[in-house]
Order: sequence, then structure tokens, then C-alpha cells
Amino acid sequence: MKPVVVVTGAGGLIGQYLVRTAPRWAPDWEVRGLTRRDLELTQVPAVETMWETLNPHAVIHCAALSRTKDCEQDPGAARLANVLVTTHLSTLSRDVPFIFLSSGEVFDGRRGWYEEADEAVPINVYGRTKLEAERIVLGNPKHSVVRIVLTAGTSAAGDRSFVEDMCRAARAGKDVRLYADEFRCPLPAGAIARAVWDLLGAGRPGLYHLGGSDRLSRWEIGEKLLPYYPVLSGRLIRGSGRDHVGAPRPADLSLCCDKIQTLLSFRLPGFAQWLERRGSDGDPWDYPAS
Ligand SMILES: NC(=O)C1=CN([C@@H]2O[C@H](COP(=O)(O)OP(=O)(O)OC[C@H]3O[C@@H](n4cnc5c(N)ncnc54)[C@H](OP(=O)(O)O)[C@@H]3O)[C@@H](O)[C@H]2O)C=CC1
Ligand SMILES: Cc1cn([C@H]2C[C@H](O)[C@@H](COP(=O)(O)OP(=O)(O)O[C@H]3O[C@@H](C)C(=O)[C@@H](O)[C@H]3O)O2)c(=O)[nH]c1=O
Repeated sequence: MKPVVVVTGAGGLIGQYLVRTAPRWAPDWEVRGLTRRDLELTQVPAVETMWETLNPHAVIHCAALSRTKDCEQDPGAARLANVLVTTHLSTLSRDVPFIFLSSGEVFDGRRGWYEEADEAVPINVYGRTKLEAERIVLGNPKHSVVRIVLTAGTSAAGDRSFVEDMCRAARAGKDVRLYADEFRCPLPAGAIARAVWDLLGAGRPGLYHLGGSDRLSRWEIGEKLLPYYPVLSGRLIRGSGRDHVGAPRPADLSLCCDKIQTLLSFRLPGFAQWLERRGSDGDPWDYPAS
């Protein structure tokens, strides 16, 4: 019998990649992906029954209210989904490895190239809920937090990744304003999934940053996507975060990932390098077996 690992948020972008690539990167685990349809994580009695039934040997917690705009509009829903649910699951999982997916948005973005030891000062509701949940999770020395970055991927419904957002807007005849002064270190969801499986296998709990080696502005990201997504042609508008209307946006969320790199079976790629090497068939954001 293989040990059971539960992946929450299995209907979401990263959860889908974790479940789909588990046979490739985590063959010694029996993976049980939980979508919201399988289990509404705010329903405490149902969650406790499920945990008793599954008795997981590890948990990778991806479920969240993951859009900064949604969190800013409904802080109560954000705290329920991102803090209270995470607190409950980490308590139920107190004796086993628990990996919580957090975000670089715990930083204010004033400096960039953040290390794990740097002070986190979130400037929006989403970042504040993530930081509060991190502190609760890290209260257990068996548990881990992985702050990940802007993730490119292909989702079942085509509505989960920022690349899909951009293409959908372009297909609807809308311009896509990309900020030339907002910097990220994006990664493909396939690389995120492989790294998280490596981290589970390493058995080294703690706080980690997980991002790509390229620091790019949103505008530069758009420019690099253009050759591969012709629908974006003529639709990209160069803008500035100073004109952004809505939740405060951290300017530079580049992350230093030397700590997690020592545990990985592969080199964390740059976004540009990934695009140049990607195959023409299948999912361009998956990490092929060889
Ligand atoms: N994608 C990115 O660029 C980044 C993501 N992250 C973090 O990584 C994690 C995964 O992100 P991602 O896959 O993109 O997020 P998604 O929004 O694509 O997926 C989150 C999933 O969680 C589910 N969910 C939310 N609330 C509940 C609930 N109460 N009960 C059950 N399921 C619930 C959602 O269900 P439903 O489908 O029904 O809405 C959804 O399928 C999140 O914690 C996110 O904050 C961090 C940095 C970057
Ligand atoms: C900044 C920006 C965003 N967008 C789009 C992309 C995105 O899908 C949508 C909403 O912006 P969001 O801030 O919600 O999404 P995004 O900027 O993609 O933020 C993501 O960043 C990482 C670090 C996370 O933690 C994720 O959970 C998610 O919040 O707006 C543009 O079209 N142009 C832009 O210049």
C-alpha cells in the first residue's frame, strides 16, 4: 500500500498539474486530489470526516481564493478561504508533512529578489491572508510553506492562468494592458508541480521561495509570449502600475530561490529559456518526463 497524499484545490491550475504529474514525479505516493465538488473545505464536519476516512500521510494545500481582486473585494471570504481553512487543515494534519502554497505577494514589492529571511510586508488583502496563514502553518516544524510566483499553465476550463486571461481578453477583442514597471519571475505550472513533488520527497520542511530565474516585467512577459500566442498580436498595450485601479500591486516580486534549488532534481528555468525550448506538441507548460 502506497502512502496517501491529499492535494486540495485539485480543480485549480496548480492542483491539476500536481495530480496529473504525480505518476511521473511522485510514483511512490497514492494521490487523492480534492476539488471543491469533492469537499467544500469550509464545512468543518465534512472536512473532519474526510480526513478520518483518507487518513493522509501528507497534504499539499493548494485551495485558496487566489485572485488579488476577489480578495480585495471580499476580505471576509479571503480570510475564511485562505486563513481559517488552512488553519483547520494544518491542525488535522499536525502529525504529517503539510505543504502550504503561499505567494510572493506577502512582500510589498519595493525591493525585489526577496529571500526567505526578508521581512514580509503585504500591501493587499490577498497577501495579508497568505502571511497570516504562513505563520500558523510554520508553527509546526513538520510543515512547509512554498511562496510561488506568477504561474503560466493550461487549465481544464481555460480560465485559471494569467496567459489564459490575456488570450481570452484578446479573443474578445479587448486590449491587454501590461505593466512595464511590475516585475515577476514567472514559472510554468509544470515546473511548479515538479518542484513541489521534489520538496515532498526531500523531507525537509520549512519556508521556501519557488520562482523562475528570469526577472521580467509584465510587458516583457507579454512580448515573449507573442510569438507563441498570435491572438495577442496587436492587443498588447504597454502600461504602468501607477495607473492601476484596484488592489495595491507590489511592483517587484522577484524571489531568490537558492534555498529550494538545493533540493530539486532540475534547474529552475527562466521564462524566456522555457519558451525557446518548449515542444510544439502537447501542453507547452508541462514539464516533460525526459
Ligand atoms: N497561479 C498563480 O499564479 C499563483 C498561485 N499561488 C497560490 O497557489 C495556490 C494554487 O493556485 P492556483 O491553482 O492558481 O489557484 P486556483 O484559483 O486556480 O485554484 C484554487 C482552487 O481552490 C479551490 N477552492 C477555493 N476555495 C475552496 C473551498 N472553500 N473549498 C474547496 N475548494 C476551494 C477552487 O475551487 P473552484 O474551482 O470551485 O473555485 C480552485 O479550484 C493558491 O494557494 C494560490 O494562492 C501563489 C502564487 C501564484
Ligand atoms: C498586472 C496585470 C494583470 N493583468 C491581468 C492578469 C491577471 O490574470 C488579472 C488579475 O491580476 P491578478 O493580480 O489577480 O493576477 P496576477 O497578477 O496574475 O496575480 C497572480 O500573482 C501571483 C503572485 C499570485 O499570487 C496569484 O495568486 C495571482 O494573484 O489581470 C493584466 O492583464 N495586465 C497586467 O499588467
